[in-house]
Amino acid sequence: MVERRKPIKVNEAIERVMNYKRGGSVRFVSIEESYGHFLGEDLIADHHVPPFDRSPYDGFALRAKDTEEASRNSPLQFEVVGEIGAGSVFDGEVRHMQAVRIMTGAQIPAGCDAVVMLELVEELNEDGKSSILLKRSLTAGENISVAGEDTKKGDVLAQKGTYVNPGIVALLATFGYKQVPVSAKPKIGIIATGSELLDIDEPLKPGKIRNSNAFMVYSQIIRAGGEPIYFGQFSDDFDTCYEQVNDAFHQVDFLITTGGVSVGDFDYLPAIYEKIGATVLFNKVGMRPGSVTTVAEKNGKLLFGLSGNPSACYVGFELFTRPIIRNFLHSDHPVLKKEVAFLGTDFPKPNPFDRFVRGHLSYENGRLMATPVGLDKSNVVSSLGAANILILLPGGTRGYERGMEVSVILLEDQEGMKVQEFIQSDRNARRRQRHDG
Ligand SMILES: Nc1nc2c(c(=O)[nH]1)N[C@H]1C(S)=C(S)[C@@H](COP(=O)(O)OP(=O)(O)OC[C@H]3O[C@@H](n4cnc5c(N)ncnc54)[C@H](O)[C@@H]3O)O[C@H]1N2
Ligand code: MOO
Repeated sequence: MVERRKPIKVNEAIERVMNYKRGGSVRFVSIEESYGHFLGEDLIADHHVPPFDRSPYDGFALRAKDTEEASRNSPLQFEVVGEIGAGSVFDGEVRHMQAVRIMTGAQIPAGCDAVVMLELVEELNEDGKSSILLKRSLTAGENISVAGEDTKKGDVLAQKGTYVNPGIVALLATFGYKQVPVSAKPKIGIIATGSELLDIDEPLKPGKIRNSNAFMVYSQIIRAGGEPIYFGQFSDDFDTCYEQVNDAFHQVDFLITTGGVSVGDFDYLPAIYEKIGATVLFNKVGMRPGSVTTVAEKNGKLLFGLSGNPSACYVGFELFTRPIIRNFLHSDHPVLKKEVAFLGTDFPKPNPFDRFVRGHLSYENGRLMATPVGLDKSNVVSSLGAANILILLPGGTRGYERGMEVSVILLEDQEGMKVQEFIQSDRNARRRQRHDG
């Protein structure tokens, strides 16, 4: 009789995997290539930003104490002694009742401690001499962006392991990182197993299907921040699979196999783990899909035995492989983010195990709604493309009803909104604010 596997809880499985986390090395990439990497070092400001006091407006820089008596009825006249644009510096010092015409971003001249906007003064030109009439007083520091107001020298701006988004790229450029230290990507091997698998360019044959998992996992690895290495697809033959797994395992940081982890006659992965001397961390998880997900470890290196069923394979990767990839990249937020949303439809299926239902998160009347997409079976591929969330329906219930609050796991948001939805969501927020206030 086939051995009955004992399922462990999903969170317990994540923790077991994370016991074998390990960080990778650091390498350098050009700043143009840095987007989408993870910082390999803390990013620390080595100078103030802005580096000098500067003007946030086009206007006139002057000394606030000279302006004390200025008013609408008795404007004060200031001699304009120079003009500077951004990038230029005024030589010399501005004295009593003098002003310098200054453009946005230019350094505040020595002696000045306030700026008045161009629109607020009257400019005069008499006998080739420029001056301004000021009709109000200014306070010291008015309209000055002081050195370090954005960032102070020594500030930690982003920690090692931070995802490099365009905002981080702006910081890197501000501090002169032509080459950026990034975490080296883990090399993740992929092996697909199954005698039914056809190559991508083969026509269908009786009893055979095309291998979709290898390419799905390949792109999941890229999305997670790893470097995929595809070793190929192999038929259900113990010796061949053993050789391939053993060989690939030595060339990568982590290895993923798909298929062959269940209890069928050709499910050789458990025997392969035994033969290569790997310890199984778990081989059954209390979840659907992906209950057969098996993870084994040898010398601190992990082997992920993901299911052959496409949806089970997908979910197993996102829950267990992704965090280990992010950890290798030194991220301290390695798991996918959870949100709370309202269930968009009834889900009457009873739930002995926790279910991770492929779903779509959208706004409906300004509320976040999580709606299951397509067929909820672990062997389907059709619902994966439309899924931008996994709806977490904890086990041990008789089903869920529309409108119940549920946790959802965000997969990736690249799809955007329709313009009308974008506008409508603001209106709804304003309506709620009026209502609440
Ligand atoms: N007696 C039992 N049978 C099964 C159990 C069980 O507990 N007892 N578990 C079921 C569950 S749940 C799942 S999930 C599957 C897992 O099976 P495997 O991970 O061993 O995968 P295979 O049997 O090799 O394949 C399953 C299914 O997926 C298709 N497949 C495989 N590889 C690919 C690929 N690269 N691309 C696309 N599709 C693939 C394969 O043709 C099968 O249809 O076991 C249940 N059975
Ligand atoms: O591992 Mo299976 O996906 O639970 O259906």
